[in-house]
Amino acid sequence: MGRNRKKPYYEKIQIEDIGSEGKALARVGELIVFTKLAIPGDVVDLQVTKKRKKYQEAFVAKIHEYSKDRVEAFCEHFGTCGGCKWQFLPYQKQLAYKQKQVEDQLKRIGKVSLPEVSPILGSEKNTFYRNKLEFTFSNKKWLTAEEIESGKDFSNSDSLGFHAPGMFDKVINIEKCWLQPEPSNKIRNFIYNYAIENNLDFFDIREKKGFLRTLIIRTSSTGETMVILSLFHEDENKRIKLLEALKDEFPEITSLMYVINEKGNDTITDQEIELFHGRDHIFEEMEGLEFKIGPKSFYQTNSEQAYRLYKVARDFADLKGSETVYDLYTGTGTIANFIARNAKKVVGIEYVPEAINDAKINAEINKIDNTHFFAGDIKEVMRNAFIKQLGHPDVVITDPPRAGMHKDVVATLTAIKPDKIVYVSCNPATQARDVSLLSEFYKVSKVQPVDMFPHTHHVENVVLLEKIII
Ligand SMILES: C[S@@+](CC[C@H](N)C(=O)[O-])C[C@H]1O[C@@H](n2cnc3c(N)ncnc32)[C@H](O)[C@@H]1O
Repeated sequence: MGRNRKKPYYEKIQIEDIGSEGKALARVGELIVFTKLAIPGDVVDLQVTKKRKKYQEAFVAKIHEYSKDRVEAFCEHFGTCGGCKWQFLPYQKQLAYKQKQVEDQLKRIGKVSLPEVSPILGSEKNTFYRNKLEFTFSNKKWLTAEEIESGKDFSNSDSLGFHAPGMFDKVINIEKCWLQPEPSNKIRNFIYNYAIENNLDFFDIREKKGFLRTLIIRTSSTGETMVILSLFHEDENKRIKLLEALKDEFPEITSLMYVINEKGNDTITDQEIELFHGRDHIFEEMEGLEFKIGPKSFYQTNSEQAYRLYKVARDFADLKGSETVYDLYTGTGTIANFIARNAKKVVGIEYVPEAINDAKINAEINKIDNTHFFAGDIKEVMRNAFIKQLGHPDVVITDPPRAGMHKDVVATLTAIKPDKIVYVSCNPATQARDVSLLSEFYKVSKVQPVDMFPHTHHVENVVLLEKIII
């Protein structure tokens, strides 16, 4: 990219740190500048793209010196694809930044006194750790600057992969993704080649035409595989031939499904998903418990680290068997069912009704009879009459989305005052905010970060809050 003379250009700036959203941070005098694709220790030229009141955003225009910490990125799509942005940082460094991020947020936003934060639990697998990926078909292939300069023939502009960052219509054709174990890459590449050889139309999102739309692959720790092919319109002949070819090539596919999605967007959760071959679900396993995963079910995407995360939550809850536990934002009830044998009763609340159905089915499959699941918005469901009926919680486990808990939910917790709150979070900033709101009645007694997503800046954190006895 060329130099923009209207915006500042900073020369030979050393990257100092990594900011809360995982961006590289540099200081130019008093000013903070965020950039991407750089790490602390790099010396770079920065071309500013956005000027904000308190900071600026820039891209790296030139690298003068590489940080001694840099390692070579292992993925050929690195730098183009939006995933796995931290590949050039050694994994131990990534963990150190995540640890620091959790500590900084709790101190800066939470403003509470903290125990020593336990060392982050790193992921044993830092590649091929995801159990679910969604790929997009597009007739607009994203070409890198090098590809354009190479002069090669790119007349085939069909691609199957991930959206180029910030581009709703351009897709990077992925040849090898390091996120999901096989047969993920093999299945995607087989479908791509089949589609090219058989002249199947890739989706054109601008014109809203084409046949092939998205491909979802789910793999499980039990070795099962689910494939869901989304098509823009029905063409029975073409569909059956493609799915038959896939089935013959990959007899290991446990569940082969398809959906005709004629809507404007790619989400299939509101669509009828049809079974083509096998059964309509796969199983995950955790400590002898089985979890049924349907095409629409939510399940943590890093199964092994999810197990470690749930064990931390269970250890922090330290249940003796006599407690009533509420599992807020229960999803498909995985935490609730996981801890059920340690508690008298577990109440799970979640606003997606299908997830609550899965939670109930999973309780049944595992012969768990002390979990009770309710669909609805927590701030509406958790009222006095509900608590009176289900029992006052001794322990609350809460695992909200990135936005954190609604202030009314926090207010309910401070009103009902369970002895312990185990707060599982995928966003340490909103967790710190909520911890601060609870700090009049609760002290932070344990903090355990967990890395669910190696090579990204995302970090999961579990905090134990114990009621202050006055
Ligand atoms: C981070 S996930 C928790 C997943 C679950 N604990 C697990 O480990 O599988 C957050 C869940 O909260 C649900 N949710 C978000 N806002 C909610 C609300 N206001 N009331 C109830 N559930 C909500 C989402 O649908 C999602 O399933």
